[in-house]
Amino acid sequence: DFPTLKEWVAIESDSVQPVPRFRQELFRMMAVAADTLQRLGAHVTSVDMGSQQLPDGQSLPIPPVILAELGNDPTKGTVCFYGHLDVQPADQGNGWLTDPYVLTEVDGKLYGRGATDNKGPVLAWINAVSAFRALEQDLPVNIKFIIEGMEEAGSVALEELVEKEKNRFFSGVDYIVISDNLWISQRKPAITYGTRGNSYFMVEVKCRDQDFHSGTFGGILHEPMADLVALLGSLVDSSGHILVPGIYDEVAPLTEEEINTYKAIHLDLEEYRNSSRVEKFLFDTKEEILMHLWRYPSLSIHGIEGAFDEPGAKTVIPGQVIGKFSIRLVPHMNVSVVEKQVTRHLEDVFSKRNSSNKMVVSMTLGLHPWIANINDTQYLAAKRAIRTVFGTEPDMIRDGSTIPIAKMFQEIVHKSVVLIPLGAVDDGEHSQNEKINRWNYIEGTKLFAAFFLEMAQLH
Ligand SMILES: NCCCC(=O)N[C@@H](Cc1c[nH]cn1)C(=O)O
Ligand SMILES: [Zn+2]
Ligand SMILES: [Zn+2]
Repeated sequence: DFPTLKEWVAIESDSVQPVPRFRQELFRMMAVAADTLQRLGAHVTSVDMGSQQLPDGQSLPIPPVILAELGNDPTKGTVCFYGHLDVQPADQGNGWLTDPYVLTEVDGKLYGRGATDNKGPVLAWINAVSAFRALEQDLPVNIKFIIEGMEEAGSVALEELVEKEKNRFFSGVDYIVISDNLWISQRKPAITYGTRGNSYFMVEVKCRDQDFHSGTFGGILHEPMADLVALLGSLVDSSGHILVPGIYDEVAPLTEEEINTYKAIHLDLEEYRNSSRVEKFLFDTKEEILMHLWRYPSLSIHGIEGAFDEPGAKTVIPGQVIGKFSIRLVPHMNVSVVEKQVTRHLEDVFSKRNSSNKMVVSMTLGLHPWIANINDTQYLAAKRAIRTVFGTEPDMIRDGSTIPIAKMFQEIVHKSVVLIPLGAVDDGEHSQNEKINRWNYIEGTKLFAAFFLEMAQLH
C-alpha cells in the first residue's frame, strides 16, 4: 500500500506558476508525502512556511516543509536526505508526447513531469528505507528527511528554516545527501562533489514608460533597446570569454592533478553533442568542455523584458527595456565582488554612449558555488555502494548548474554534503518529455539501501 511514482507524478505540484490551483496541488503533494513517511514509522513535522509576496502585490501560501526522523540510536550515524516534490511547469500542448502528469512507460523509460526531478529520487530513498522495514531488519543508520515544495521557485524561505533548525533538527545529523542532479552518462553512475553558483542581473534602460512610433520618433531619440543591446553585447565575446574586467581574478588556479580528474571521466563527446542536437560546441576536447561547465564561470543572456518579441513587423520603439543575464560562479569567486565588477563595467560602457536614458543595474540573485571534500566518509560509502550495485567505479563529477541548498547546508549546518544522482544524462529535467529509466529507478533504490549499509560500517 505504498505510493507509486505514478501516483506522485499525477499531482500537479508546479511551484513556478504562482496560481492558487497549483498551490493547492503542492499542499496535497506535501500532505501525501507526510502521510507516506508517517506510515513508514517516521516522526513527521510539517513546518508552516507562511506566505509568499508576489511582485504584483498578491500573496500565496508556501507549502509546508517536511522534517521527518526515523530512528535515534546514538550508536548509529545519522544521514539526512534532502529532496523536493515541486516540479517545473509542463504543458501537454508544448512538445510533450504523453500527458506530463500521467507516468507513461515507453521502452523502459518512465515519462512524466517530476519523474527524475525530483519525485523519483525521493521515492527511491523512501523505497530503500521501506525495504529494510519489509525485511524486518533494523535500519543501519538513523534517517532524517527534509523535503520541500518550493525548490523550482528558488527554495523560498528555506534558508531561514535551515538557520532556525541548525541546533535542533540538524544538531544530530552527521551527513547530508541530496539526489537532485544527473549522471554525465547514460549508464555509468556518478557522485557529484561541486556545483556552480549563480549571480542573476537585471539591467534596465528607460527613456519613458510608454513605447514610441518609430516613424514619428525614430532618428531623434537615444533608443533604450540600442543602449541595451550594446550593454549586453559588451559582456561576453564569441569564444565565451567574459569581458567584465577582473571577473577571472579569483577563479581557483588549475593544477595538473585537477586536469587528471577530468581525463578520468568517460564522456563520449560525439554522443553528447548529437544527443544535445548542437552542431559544434565552443571547445573540442572533453577536458575543455568539462572545465568550462564546472570550473570556469560562464555568462548567459536570458532575455529582454519589454522587447517586441511577437511574430509580425510592429514598428515600435520600446520606451523601456530590461535585459536579463546571469553569471555562473565557481570557487573562489565572491558574489558581492562580482556584483560590483558587473555594475562598474555596465556603468563604464553606458557612460561612453552619452545616452540620455536612465540605466539601473541590479543583482536579483546571488548563489554561491559549492565544492566538497571527496575524502569525507560518505563519499567513500557512496563509492563502495556503487561498486556493489553497479559493479563499476563512479564518475566523480561536478554540476554546472546550481543547487543552492548544498552550499546552505555546508555554510549553516557545517556538515558534509554529497550529491548522489540516480538519473541518466538524457533524462531531460526541466524539459519536455522528462523521464527516468525504470532501470535507474530500481538500481537507484538498491544503491541507497547499499549506501545505508556502507555508512553504518564506516561511521
Ligand atoms: N541539475 C540540478 C539542476 C538544479 C537547477 O536547475 N537549479 C537552478 C537554480 C537556480 C540558479 N539560478 C536560479 N535558479 C539552476 O538554474 O541552476
Ligand atoms: Zn530538482
Ligand atoms: Zn529542477
